[in-house]
Amino acid sequence: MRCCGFGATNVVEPAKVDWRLLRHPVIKRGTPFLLCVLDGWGENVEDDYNGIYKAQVRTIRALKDGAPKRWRTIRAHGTAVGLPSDDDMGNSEVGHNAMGAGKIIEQGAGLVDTALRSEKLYNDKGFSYIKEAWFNAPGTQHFIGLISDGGVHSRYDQLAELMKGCAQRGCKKIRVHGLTDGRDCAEGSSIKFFTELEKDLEVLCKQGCDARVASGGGRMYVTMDRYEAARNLNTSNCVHFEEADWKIVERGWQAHVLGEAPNKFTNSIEAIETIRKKHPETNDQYMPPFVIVDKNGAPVGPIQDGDAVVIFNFRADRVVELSKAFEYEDFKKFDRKRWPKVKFVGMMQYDGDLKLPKHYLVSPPLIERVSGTYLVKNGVRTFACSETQKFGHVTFFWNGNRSGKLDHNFETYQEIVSDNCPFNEKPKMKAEQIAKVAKEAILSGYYDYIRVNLANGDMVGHTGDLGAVLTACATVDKAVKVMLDAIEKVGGIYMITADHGNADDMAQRDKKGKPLKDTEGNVIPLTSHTFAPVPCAIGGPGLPPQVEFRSDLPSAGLANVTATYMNLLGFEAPADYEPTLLKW
Ligand SMILES: O=C(O)[C@H](O)COP(=O)(O)O
Ligand SMILES: [Mn+2]
Ligand SMILES: [Mn+2]
Repeated sequence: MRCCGFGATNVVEPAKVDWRLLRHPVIKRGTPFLLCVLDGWGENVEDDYNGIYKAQVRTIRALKDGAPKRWRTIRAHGTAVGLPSDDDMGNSEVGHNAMGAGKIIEQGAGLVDTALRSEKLYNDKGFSYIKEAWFNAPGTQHFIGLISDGGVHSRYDQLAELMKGCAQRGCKKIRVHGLTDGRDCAEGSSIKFFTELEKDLEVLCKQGCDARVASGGGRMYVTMDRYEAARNLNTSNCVHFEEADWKIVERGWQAHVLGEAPNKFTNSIEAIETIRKKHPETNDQYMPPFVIVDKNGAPVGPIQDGDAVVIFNFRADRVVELSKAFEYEDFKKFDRKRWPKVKFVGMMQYDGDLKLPKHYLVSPPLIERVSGTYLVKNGVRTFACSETQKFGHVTFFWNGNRSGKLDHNFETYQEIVSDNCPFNEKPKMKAEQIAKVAKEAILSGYYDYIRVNLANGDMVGHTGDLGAVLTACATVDKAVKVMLDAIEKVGGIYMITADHGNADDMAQRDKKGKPLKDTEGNVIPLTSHTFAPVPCAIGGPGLPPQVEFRSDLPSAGLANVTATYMNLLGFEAPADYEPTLLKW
């Protein structure tokens, strides 16, 4: 069976790997072990805008207060997770990659930086492929992606550099289809980024390249859907995604490709300002689609046969669906009306199993010998579960961007289908259901290793709604209690940690840390991740009493988690993994 997913995979393991793991000297193999990732759950200043602190999460708090030597924080951002610098906040992709792989891997953002800096990008096959389009009419070069400095899915400075590089190499016509962010950066910052974009395009125009914004919209409403919902995977050797909110992608197709949207303007600044004024209920994340038109009302940049198209996002999960719409002849998710024959290229290859897209500008990170492969090869029976929004996190990202199971005989993957609404409307999300199936898996006595992700802190955190975040965090706390009680019952071991911060700070702040206020005196919400380190707690009746955190790794990061949980599963970790956090 073919496996479908998102992100680049198809990693060929090195030929001669000794997959055998030595037994841990004091921790017994076969003790049921729970690893719970609290998505978007940082350890941050305890004030009124720390949603976790305000929610009074008693169970999780008790892990810290009750066993200080078995609780610590770890770094979850910047160079600790393979991002270019410590000015980069963490995110789910890089966090789960690090925890699954036990190593710090240079991630997409850095790989693109290097390829641009060295100009290797311009000498590779992907770039030659798009270049072929420029010298025959119409020959327009289109760029589609997220316009911000978030550094999670894309970075505007990379697009600016790339556009410059294209113009210098003979490109005469550029059209940008830009998505407003407000999720990996401040809400309302779209104006700033599009102003910068319009200025850069003007410079290109002066240099003889006709460069303009052609369409746009908010990332959560236009184009960037993610994770097609999966079915239960118990019986299949395949992470299988079936239903997504294709309406989001269809709106993008209509605006970017067909040049159709209810909102038409003559430039992007006018578009964003007018839409935000006319629809005060909207924001950068959910901005309706718009199209830029000329003085006759005709769209300035629909995508035509013979054009070249680059998606400039490096992260895969939210551009796989659009890539399918461009690349697949047989495509039934929505009516494309017109399917232009274009030279289509991703910033990276987003799915290595699907070879999607076929052409790309930069090779994706190579993530070899992940913990999951070692563990299944040593007979560890694994149960991985989350809800749709984070299901790929505990499977695909965890396994080094591999779409399928590592070993059908040793793994069960279960997805709980997420609600389809802004998550401040249903902040409990599916935490209770995840806890219930995890509890069953723990009590079953069948599984050695139960791995879950609770999405609430992150998904509700991104809405900027502090009230909803309180419910989200309290729900997570209850879910953790259900699972810890089950671990207690079976004499097991647990590790509770997180992938990056989010709910731990719900206010934008000045340099001194004081919350910023709008003109009406309301605190301006923070919708993005935070730079906070994340908690890591271990315990459970199965953990020998002398085991605790060592104190000689104060700046350890998420990649150190891997050797640690391999120990908790009763094994020594591979020698080249980042060191364990434990002493015994
Ligand atoms: O895609 C998203 O929702 C955000 O850009 C990042 O959130 P995540 O890294 O937690 O998925
Ligand atoms: Mn996350
Ligand atoms: Mn997030």
